[in-house]
Amino acid sequence: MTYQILTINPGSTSTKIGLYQDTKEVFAQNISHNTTDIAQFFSITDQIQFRLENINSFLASQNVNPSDFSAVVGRGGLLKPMVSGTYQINDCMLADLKHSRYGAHASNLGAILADLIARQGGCPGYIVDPVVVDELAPVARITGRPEIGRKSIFHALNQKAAAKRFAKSINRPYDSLKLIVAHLGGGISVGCHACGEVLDVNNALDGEGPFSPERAGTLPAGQLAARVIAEKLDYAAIARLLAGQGGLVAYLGTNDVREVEHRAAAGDKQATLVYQAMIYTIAKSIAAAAVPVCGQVDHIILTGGIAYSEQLTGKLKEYIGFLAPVTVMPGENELQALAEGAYRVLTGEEAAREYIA
Ligand SMILES: Nc1ncnc2c1ncn2[C@@H]1O[C@H](COP(=O)(O)OP(=O)(O)O)[C@@H](O)[C@H]1O
Ligand SMILES: CCCC(=O)OP(=O)(O)O
Repeated sequence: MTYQILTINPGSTSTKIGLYQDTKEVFAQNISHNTTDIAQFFSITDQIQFRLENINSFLASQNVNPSDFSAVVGRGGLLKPMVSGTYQINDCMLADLKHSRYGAHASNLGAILADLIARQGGCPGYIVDPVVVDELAPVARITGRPEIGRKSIFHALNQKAAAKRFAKSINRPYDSLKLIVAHLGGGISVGCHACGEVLDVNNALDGEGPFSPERAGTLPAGQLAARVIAEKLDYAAIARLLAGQGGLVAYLGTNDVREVEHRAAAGDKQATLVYQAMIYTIAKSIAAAAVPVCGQVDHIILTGGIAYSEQLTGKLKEYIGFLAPVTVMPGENELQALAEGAYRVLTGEEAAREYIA
């Protein structure tokens, strides 16, 4: 029997979808949403119908019908912290996402859209390795203030998939390796993987870690507090400052690293300085990620869209090459990883986990 699996990965400016026969790609499509399209919606959940119509019209153009699907699987969003795995979409998961109970991010739409299409097709809906996979070591949870604990919010799907792909390529079990995985995209997360768990990782969404094309990363807390008070910023304004309007967007007005490289090559000194600073903060985060394993790192993996830049990966290797060998795995294989997660459940290799609010 061949399973037909539809995968959905909603990003802030795109909805990526893929159709898989078992784990083999039939097609993958990146539906881009321009800023004007997205700007008409007040909240992430206001975009549900718009994104659903985009997906349905693309599927119709390919003569694909929801009744063809064995399962629909979406990228998992901001939910209660959970262990890595494939989760059946259920009502309490959908309620938490629709009410943004744990925060708002485009990935929240993954389960909602997967559920709507799975209902049309009469098949199960799943999420895999959502952004809230939490395997932090106890010491990694403590900050300097007892009322503020650290949170694990990161590119779990791509980090796990890249780490497992790398392990397979060297014929080693994933859980036998000590790896640092840096997902370098619109947001950046750097995780330390050991014994098959991500012992420490920066919260890629909420003002922690390196700055990125659109995230502020770690900011001096006192100065941030002073600005919030001086400018009377509400929570939504602070969240925008940290994610969406931070990093390269704040300094240079673009989230496109290719454009920054072109400007730098054309002699733009500010673009050069800010770009080099971003690389420097990524390198510092990678070096810090060696601490949970006392520096005994087997390998460093650079992945995500920015890892296509040889300029960036070359400079990173100069900074952190002393730690361990570096492998560049550019782009992300999130659609493939989603299909594989659903396939493991459909074939009975793994049981679907239940989300409990
Ligand atoms: N060939 C390339 N060289 C440098 N940067 C690139 C290249 N291709 C994409 N990027 C950058 O990658 C970033 C998006 O990465 P991606 O992993 O798709 O993001 P996200 O984490 O939001 O899914 C953008 O800043 C984009 O400019
Ligand atoms: C929410 C953490 C993962 C993340 O930052 O994803 P994007 O880079 O796709 O926004």
